[in-house]
Amino acid sequence: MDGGEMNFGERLALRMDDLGPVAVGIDPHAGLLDSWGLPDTAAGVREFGLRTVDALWERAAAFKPQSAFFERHAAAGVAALEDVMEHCRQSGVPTILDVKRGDIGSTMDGYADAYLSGPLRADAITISPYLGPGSLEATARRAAAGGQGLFVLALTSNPEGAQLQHVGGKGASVAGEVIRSVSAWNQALAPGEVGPFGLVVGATIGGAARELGIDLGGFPGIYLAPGVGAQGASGSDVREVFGNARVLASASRSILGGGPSEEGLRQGLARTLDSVGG
Ligand SMILES: O=C(O)c1cc(=O)[nH]c(=O)n1[C@@H]1O[C@H](COP(=O)(O)O)[C@@H](O)[C@H]1O
Repeated sequence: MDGGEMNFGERLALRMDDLGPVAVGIDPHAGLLDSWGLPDTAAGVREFGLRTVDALWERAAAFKPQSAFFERHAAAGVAALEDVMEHCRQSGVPTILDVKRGDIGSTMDGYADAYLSGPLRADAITISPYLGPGSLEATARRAAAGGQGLFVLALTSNPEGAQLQHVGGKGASVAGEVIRSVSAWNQALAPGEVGPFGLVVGATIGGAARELGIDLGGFPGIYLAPGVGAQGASGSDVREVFGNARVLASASRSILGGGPSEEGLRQGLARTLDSVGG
């Protein structure tokens, strides 16, 4: 299979093997803008994103811009995000746009227009399955047809996630149902070792998967694991939670806090790569 025929998961997996398994979150928090000497404006978040890409494109397996920090600057902030997405594309680094959308099927078509095509188009987006994984299937088909992917929230990194995601308990949890659905999409739409549909499972979840009777090793796709760094998870937590599964660790503040110097940002990414064994 040549590069043009590979699905999103296969392409990302190759990049992770090559560069190490770390996604750099582009999260221009107000506090980070301040420490970088940038204004808390649309121009500030644009500059923050462009500089992050310029500093880290050679070692990042993916960039994960957090839409919230751009949207808080309204229309001008969204225009800034368009520029950052274009800069990521020019750098050749795959993008996971973190928008965490999830709605009825007909509305999901609108979100797919917004984030899988047009100026904000990403290689993959984050998706919430709270309206039922079935409501996301048309979006999944569309992503696969465009060579793109989805990351569906399953066991999130925040402590409050357990209140809903663990409901049902061992062998029958909400999270387990999400994982079964996304596995089935991979098998049906892109059979093979690594499918285009991933799962978000926080590196902070400790023994939760085991306690819920979920075997994370059997998933035919890539895990996106936020929670590394600022939320307290380390590389050994990643190994403990995921074993030998294919996992893309994601960190934002712990890398971005090394800026604004390119050297500081690179050191932050290198430390994260070292800790997760990249
Ligand atoms: O989908 C995500 O990326 C995500 C899922 C999750 O379970 N937990 C989580 O923290 N995230 C996102 O990952 C980033 C974490 O940022 P840091 O804590 O600074 O590394 C934020 O943009 C969160 O919105």
